[in-house]
Amino acid sequence: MFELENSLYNSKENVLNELLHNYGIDSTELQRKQLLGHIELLIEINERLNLTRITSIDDALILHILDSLLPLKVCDEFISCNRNYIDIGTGGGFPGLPLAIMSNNKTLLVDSIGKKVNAVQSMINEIGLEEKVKAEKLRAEEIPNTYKQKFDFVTFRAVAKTNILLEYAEPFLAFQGTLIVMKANVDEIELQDASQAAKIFGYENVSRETFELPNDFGHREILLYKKVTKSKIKLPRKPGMAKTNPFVARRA
Ligand SMILES: C[S@@+](CC[C@H](N)C(=O)[O-])C[C@H]1O[C@@H](n2cnc3c(N)ncnc32)[C@H](O)[C@@H]1O
Repeated sequence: MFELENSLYNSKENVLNELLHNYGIDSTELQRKQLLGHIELLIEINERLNLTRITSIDDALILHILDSLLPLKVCDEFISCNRNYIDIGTGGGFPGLPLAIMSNNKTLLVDSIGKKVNAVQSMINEIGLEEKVKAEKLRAEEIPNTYKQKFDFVTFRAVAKTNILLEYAEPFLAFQGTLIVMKANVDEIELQDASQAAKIFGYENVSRETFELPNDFGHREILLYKKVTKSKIKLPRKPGMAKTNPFVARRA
């Protein structure tokens, strides 16, 4: 049982409950306590280590918790299954830690920056989630053999353009696994590049859903892709190549 002295729980539990309820996201008391525990620890650690620019609790409820949980609205399988999930470029644990709290998936949170990962692992321990969630320093392009084709779900929030994320995710995804891309805005060029990349790397486009966050906090898009066949190109390429030399032709 989660024992963290959680003062936020007393002051914000109702606000969070209503916020999630308004978006049709059901949560238990324990889940709300854990979600708020994450924010409380994040803001405390952020005084020493720069993990987020969002320092107001009310803003964090929307921009970190609600935003992180939007995939639950578009991917029913995520919550109904007990699978392997990885969040790549997790930063302060978003969206991976809130999504782990709301599901039974065995979760791995990775980032290329070690001090962020250490901070996230300390939050996982403090909240008492170490049985199902682990944080690890890992650069997407340096996937160890043990993680190849292991994951049923891969998420990215605010990490790179979608064509690059399709390339990063491919070696991690199991056959029929789902890539969940979370974005503030996606323009037509990004979508066209992503479509081309999806064909090369063996994905099927599943869906594109849009959301408006409350209080004019902005537009959000969630793109889903399913891994359906082998990539035409052997991945991963050398670190940095996906960004500096993407497969999709650049325009003048
Ligand atoms: C803008 S932050 C977003 C953090 C978090 N996903 C969020 O939405 O709050 C991007 C994060 O991706 C990480 N990152 C960037 N490229 C990466 C790569 N190739 N492999 C692993 N992590 C990466 C960075 O270190 C950084 O923490």
